Amino acid sequence: MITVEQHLQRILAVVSVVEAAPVPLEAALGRTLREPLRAAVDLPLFDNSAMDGFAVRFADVAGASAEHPVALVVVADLPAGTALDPALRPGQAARIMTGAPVPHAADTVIPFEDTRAGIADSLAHTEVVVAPPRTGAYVRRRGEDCTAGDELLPAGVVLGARQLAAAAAAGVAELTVSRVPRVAVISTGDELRPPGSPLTYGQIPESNSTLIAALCHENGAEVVLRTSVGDEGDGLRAALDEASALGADAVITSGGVSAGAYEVVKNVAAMTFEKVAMQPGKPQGFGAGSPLLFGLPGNPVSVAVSFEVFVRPALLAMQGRTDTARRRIRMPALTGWRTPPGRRQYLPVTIETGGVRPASSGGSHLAASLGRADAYAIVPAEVAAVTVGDVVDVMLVS
Ligand SMILES: Nc1nc2c(c(=O)[nH]1)N[C@H]1C(S)=C(S)[C@@H](COP(=O)(O)OP(=O)(O)OC[C@H]3O[C@@H](n4cnc5c(N)ncnc54)[C@H](O)[C@@H]3O)O[C@H]1N2
Ligand code: MOO
Repeated sequence: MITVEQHLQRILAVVSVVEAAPVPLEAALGRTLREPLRAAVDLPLFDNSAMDGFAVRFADVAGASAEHPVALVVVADLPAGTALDPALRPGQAARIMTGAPVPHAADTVIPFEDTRAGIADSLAHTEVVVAPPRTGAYVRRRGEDCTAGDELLPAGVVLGARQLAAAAAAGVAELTVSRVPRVAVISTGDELRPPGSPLTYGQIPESNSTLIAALCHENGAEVVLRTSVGDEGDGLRAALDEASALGADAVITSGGVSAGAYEVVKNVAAMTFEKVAMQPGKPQGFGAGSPLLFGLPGNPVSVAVSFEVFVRPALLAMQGRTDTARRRIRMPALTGWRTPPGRRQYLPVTIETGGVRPASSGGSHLAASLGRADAYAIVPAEVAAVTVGDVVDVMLVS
C-alpha cells in the first residue's frame, strides 16, 4: 500500500494549468484569478461624508454644546453625486448627504442628530449643539481603503462574492481568470439505474455521478459528459473516446477498480492501479495522460472521500489555485468510534456544539448517511480507536 501523500504527489506532479483569459465580472464568479487584481482608482475616491448632516470647519464648532449652540449659515446643499465644491467662510456650513464629496473648505461633518433642528429647515441655517470629537470626524478619507495600483488580490485565489465586489468597487470591470476545466463523469456497473426509475432485484439507483458532478461544479469545473456504462462490452471505451472528443481535461470514473471478476475500469482504462492506505478509498486508479483519468472506487462514500483527497486538489491546481487544501480544524469527538487498522480513516461527521459526531458507522456504502455530514474526521492509520473527548483533525467541506 502507498500513502495518501504519495498518491496525491503522483497526481499533482502531472497536472498542468489551463489557459487564462480576461472575462467580465459577471462571468468571473467561482473562477480562479490568474493575474493580480489591482485597484484602478483610490478608494474612497475623494474625501466624503460618512453621515447625513453638515460639512463644517472644525474651528467653528469645537466649543458647541446644548448650552452654547453654534449657529451656522448653510450656503450649499450637497447630495451624493454632486460635483460642487463650495467655499465656506467662517461661520458657514454646507448641508451634505452620506457619500457626497466634503468641500475642500470643510474638515469635519456634523450629523443632523447633533444639531438643534436636525434636517428640518436645514437649507438656510443650523445650530450645532454637540461638538465633534475631533477634526475630520465623519469624513471618510480618500485612499484610506486602497490607492490606485494597489494589489487587492493575488493571482491564484478563487473569486467569490466579496472578491468580485472589491474589484467592482475598485473600478475594475474585467479579470483574467482560468478557463473552466472540462470533466467527464462515467459511472460503471450493470446494477445501476437512473435515480427514480423502477428497480428489479439486484439493481440500485445510480448516485455517484450526481455526487461527482455536483462536486465538480462546486470546485469550478464543468461536466461535459455524464454517463453510466455496463461492466462488459464497449461502453466504457466509447465513453472514454467521447470524453476525449469533447476536450475533457479530466475523466472521473467510479467503480470497477477492485479485485472482482468484472472490473471494467481496470480492464479497459489506461490507468495505474494502487492500494492507498486510507478508508474509505483504498483502491485507486490514475492515468497521467490527456485527459487525466481518475479511477475512483464505486462505493459512494469512497467516491466522496477520494474526490476530496485526490480529485479536488487536482482540479484546483489545474485552475491555478495556490491553496488547494481544505481548511482543517481540531475538534473533540462527542462519541467514540472504531477505526480501521493500518489505514488513515476519513469518517463523515456532523459538527455540533463542542465537537464532532459520526454521521455513520463508517461503512463506505452508507450513501444516505453521507447527506448528514458536513466534514470528515481524519484519524491517523496508527490510531486504533477514537474515544469520547479525543481531539481529532476535521476537514471542513461545507
Ligand atoms: N476481494 C476484495 N474485494 C474488495 C476489495 C478488496 O480489496 N478485495 N476492496 C473493497 C473496497 S475497499 C472497495 S472501496 C470496493 C471498490 O470496488 P469497485 O471500485 O470495484 O466498485 P464496484 O464493485 O463497482 O462497486 C462497489 C459498490 O459501490 C456501488 N456502486 C458502484 N457505482 C455506483 C454508482 N454509480 N452509484 C451508486 N452505487 C454505486 C456498487 O453497487 C457496489 O455496491 O471493493 C471492495 N471489494
Ligand atoms: O476502501 Mo473502500 O473505499 O473502504 O470501501
